[in-house]
Amino acid sequence: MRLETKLKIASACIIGVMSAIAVVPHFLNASVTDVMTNLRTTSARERQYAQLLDYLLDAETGQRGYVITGKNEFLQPYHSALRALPPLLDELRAAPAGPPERRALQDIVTLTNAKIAYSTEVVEVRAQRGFEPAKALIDAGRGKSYMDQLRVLIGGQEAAYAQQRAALRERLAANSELAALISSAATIIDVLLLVALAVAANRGLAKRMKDQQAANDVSAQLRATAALSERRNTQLQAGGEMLQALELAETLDEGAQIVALFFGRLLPTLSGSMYLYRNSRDILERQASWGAAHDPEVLEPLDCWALRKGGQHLQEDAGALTCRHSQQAATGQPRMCLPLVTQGNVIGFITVSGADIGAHAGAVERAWVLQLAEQVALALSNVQLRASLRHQSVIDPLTQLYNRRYMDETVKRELARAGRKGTPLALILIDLDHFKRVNDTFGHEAGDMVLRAVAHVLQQSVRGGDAACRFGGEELVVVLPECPLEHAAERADQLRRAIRALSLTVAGDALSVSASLGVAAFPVNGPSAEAVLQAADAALYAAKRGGRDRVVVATPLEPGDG
Ligand SMILES: Nc1nc2c(ncn2[C@@H]2O[C@H](COP(=O)(O)OP(=O)(O)OP(=O)(O)O)[C@@H](O)[C@H]2O)c(=O)[nH]1
Repeated sequence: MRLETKLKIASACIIGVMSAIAVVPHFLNASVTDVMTNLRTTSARERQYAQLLDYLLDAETGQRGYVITGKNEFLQPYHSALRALPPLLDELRAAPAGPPERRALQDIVTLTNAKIAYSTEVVEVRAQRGFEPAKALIDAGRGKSYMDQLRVLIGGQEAAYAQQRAALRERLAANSELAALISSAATIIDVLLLVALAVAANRGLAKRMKDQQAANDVSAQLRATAALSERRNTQLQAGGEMLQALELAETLDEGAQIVALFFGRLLPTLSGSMYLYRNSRDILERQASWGAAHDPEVLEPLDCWALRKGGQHLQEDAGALTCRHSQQAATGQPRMCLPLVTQGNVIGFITVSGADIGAHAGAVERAWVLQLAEQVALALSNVQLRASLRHQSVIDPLTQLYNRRYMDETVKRELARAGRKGTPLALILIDLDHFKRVNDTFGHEAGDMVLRAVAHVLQQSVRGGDAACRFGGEELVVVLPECPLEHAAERADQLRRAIRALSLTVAGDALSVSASLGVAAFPVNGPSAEAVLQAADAALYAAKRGGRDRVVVATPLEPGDG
């Protein structure tokens, strides 16, 4: 049964009982009034019978006093009684309680009349004939006989009314008891019903509050889930954008910038940094930071427990193992470090800190960071792979200078730009002197070593925008954008001197190296890459012919040449 139904039934019962309580006194009052009326009537009748007897006795007394004394004043109560008796008898006869009283009253009236007649006779005899005849009449006992019978009859009626009065009193007492009983019972029932009603209402209220609380909880959970789902969608979208951007990154530096940018959006409540191993793999460098991170710039692999364990490491409280780099950052908040692993190879790690990754509530956030770390590791490893492939495709493995293909592309590109901008572009062609002799004397490996040493000189000497390339064999080229012929000549001589200054030894034997250099420039030595290269090559040839270890600058074309 539903609570509302129970409450309605209980309320109806209470109203019923209350109504009964309200009606019962009415009936009880009517009954009591009836009893009281009866009592009053009964008492009045009793008094009337007593009065009747009193009048008869008064008449008897007056009559006797007169007989004895002969004095008229003794007859006063006698006459009063004789006057009062008829109306009293009429009253008594007017309302008999029933047939027995009616019959008794007939006898009483008859006897009273007989007694009055007898007394009148005695009084008359005394008045007319004197004391003795009157005394003889009294002694005959007729008057006494009447009185005795009247006493019995009147006493009987008085006793009957006394009995009736006692019965009425008992009824009155019984009615009162009944009223008290009903009232007590009704009160108890009412109290019980009220208690039941209160308990039911209380239970109902508690249940309703519980239901309401449960509904509130469900609603809050739904809201939280909806918010989480919305946030996840945004994060997944941003995560997708980040991976797309990482796909386009050409270098690890670019990749790191992308990670820093997107992690700030993907983990808005967390701060953190991304570290990657240096090529030497002895040190990790901070490549990206987001939020309010204060992580150190470089650290060693042993500074991070995640790197030591090869798995994620969570520092929630003071009892947890604390990474050394985390002690330096000292955020005082939960921190998680995750190695960036791709194909079983750890390329670095990510460290994040913030209240949101702590304890149970942070499980979802930690899972999300873990997922991001896995994706970032894979994407960065692709960036590394692409960068490495790209490096391999443009870098000469022996000298680590750009290769011929890169040089061709660079010269073509820079020449087009120089043509557009009206700026010069210089080329320095370098050929080692008597290199065959080095190979022949010290071996091919020594020749390689010399090539690497000279390449190193070039790498150290060129400016940011310049490109040092291996043209082929022992021939090297430096491409100098926006460099006029005269400056290139100066740079070439610096290079020559630096190469000459190399002190190399092979198996303890000193090895002197020199180079011949030819310098040409766009547009003074030709309108195209081929023309400028040819001019530089011709200048180099001239340097060789001129005795080597020298710089020859191509002669600028005269107007009309070429
Ligand atoms: N070790 C080594 N030798 C190379 C490499 N590429 C080219 N050579 C050698 O460089 C030498 C070039 O010799 P040549 O062209 O005769 O010129 P050169 O001996 O330097 O004489 P000049 O140029 O006239 O001063 C050859 O013996 C090539 O084998 C290389 O990658 N390593």
